Amino acid sequence: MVETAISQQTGFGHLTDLPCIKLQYGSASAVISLYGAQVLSYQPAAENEILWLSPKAQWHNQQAIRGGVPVCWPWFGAPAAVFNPQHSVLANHGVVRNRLWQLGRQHCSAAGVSLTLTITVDDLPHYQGSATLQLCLTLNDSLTIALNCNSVMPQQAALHSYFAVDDIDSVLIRPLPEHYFDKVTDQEHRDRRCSTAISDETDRIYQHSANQLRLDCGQQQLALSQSGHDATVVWNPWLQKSMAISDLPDHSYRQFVCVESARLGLDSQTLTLSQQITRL
Ligand SMILES: O=P(O)(O)OC[C@H]1O[C@@H](O)[C@H](O)[C@@H](O)[C@@H]1O
Repeated sequence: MVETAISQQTGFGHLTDLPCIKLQYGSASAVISLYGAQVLSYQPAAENEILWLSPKAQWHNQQAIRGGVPVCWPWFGAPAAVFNPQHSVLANHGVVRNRLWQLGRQHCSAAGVSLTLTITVDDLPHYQGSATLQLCLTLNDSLTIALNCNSVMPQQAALHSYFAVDDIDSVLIRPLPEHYFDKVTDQEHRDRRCSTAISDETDRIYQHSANQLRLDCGQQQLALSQSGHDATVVWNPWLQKSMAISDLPDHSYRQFVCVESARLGLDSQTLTLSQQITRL
């Protein structure tokens, strides 16, 4: 019989006063912060961390936590015009990375341990009503992160996962579409190899990406299953950009890669988006 548990804990790593919940399923565990509904740790086995958290991450003063799996919603990156009718100064990646979420349903069974966090947002510049967002985390032989919103409105979202890697030189992500939009050069590009190794600043949007990806992180390989997405974003800031980002140590870009399951369409609709992480 597999042992399961859900417990509250204060603090994770150097973020000693952060309210968190820990899930356990046999020897697998996950930790999620109520601030941002951000998964900070996923260990399929003891001492085997899959995610990367910046040693300079902060959560006070409205700052989004750098690392783990940030939830970007209802816009991705800088807001498109539809999200910003007043032309205000709005935060990158939406409004829920730096708010406290509420604890919802918790369930433990032999099939898995699951937890739902919810947040209701009534101050969106582009939407008059209030919208409730749910994040459901399920831990068993994989970790599944599912984001859902039933309001019909323009809404983008991303599960912006930071994966720990042995060294950035050992990273390979495949399969990826041939065509991508490069945010570094602001141009469309084509790469017939259908995989990505990282050797410079990388900020790419791959539209119509597959449901199943494989991420080689060095010693470790992961299967990433995504659904509800219309794009996968691959991000690594490399040295210059890391030096400009206050909560990233200069050389930490070698230790992680972001592979983000994203829904970037601007049409008005409900949202269901998920990413499942499985160690191979
Ligand atoms: O610093 P932030 O707001 O967490 O964003 C980090 C990066 O997130 C990525 O998803 C974007 O594609 C990048 O353009 C961005 O720089």
